[in-house]
Amino acid sequence: MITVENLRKSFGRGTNATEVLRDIDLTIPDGKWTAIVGPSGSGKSTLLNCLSGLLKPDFGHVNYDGKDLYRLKEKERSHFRRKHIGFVFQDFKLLPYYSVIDNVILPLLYDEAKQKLYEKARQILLHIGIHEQLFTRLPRSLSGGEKQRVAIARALIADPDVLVCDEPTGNLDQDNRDIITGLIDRLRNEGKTIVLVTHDMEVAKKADDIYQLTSGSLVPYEVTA
Ligand SMILES: Nc1ncnc2c1ncn2[C@@H]1O[C@H](COP(=O)(O)OP(=O)(O)OP(=O)(O)O)[C@@H](O)[C@H]1O
Repeated sequence: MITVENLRKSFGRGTNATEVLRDIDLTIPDGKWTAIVGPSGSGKSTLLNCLSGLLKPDFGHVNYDGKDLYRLKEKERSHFRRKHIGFVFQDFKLLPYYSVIDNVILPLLYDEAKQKLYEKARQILLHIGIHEQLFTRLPRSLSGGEKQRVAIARALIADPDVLVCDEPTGNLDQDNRDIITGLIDRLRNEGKTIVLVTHDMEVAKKADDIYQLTSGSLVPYEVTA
């Protein structure tokens, strides 16, 4: 379980400081899909970054099964992140001169034997519907939906418990949006904890819990029929 307690984050200093997150409390249950919606600039990415150990909050705690992420030394936190948290971005962030399969193994390249990693990557790519013929292609020759599936495979290479997704369907057309949403749904059903930020209510509605971020505060979002 992930718990966020009294989390606050501002950017800038003194009179120029902008408070983006104020006293955020959130509980993310294991194996569930939690969606966070909110207008542009409301702090959704900032919250995800704090939640996944990438951005230290000014105040408050982020606990993974009781372990306070920001009490860990930087090296330990980075190790914890690589092992437990997979991150998926709106713009995929695939390396353009690396093949599909080399992009997928990248997070563990220095941790495990390459042959073993290739086999792991192969299994994951096939599992999420990327055909073997695409493994040696460069990202630029893939469709948006395929690129996002490769990015998800890369996020899964270390078999993390938690998949954090920042607008994963934001750059996709409706068909690809539905494919990626279906894939995330399947990963949740297979036991992953999903934390996903989106402005698309059709995507958010698939989640178990939805929260809305407005003016720095997070409140449960009630879906009306
Ligand atoms: N490193 C930074 N330095 C200064 N201000 C920042 C920084 N990162 C974010 N902000 C500001 O914090 C606010 C929230 O940004 P954030 O990217 O978290 O919002 P968002 O809800 O994810 O927006 P969008 O939906 O447009 O991606 C914005 O006003 C942004 O300009």
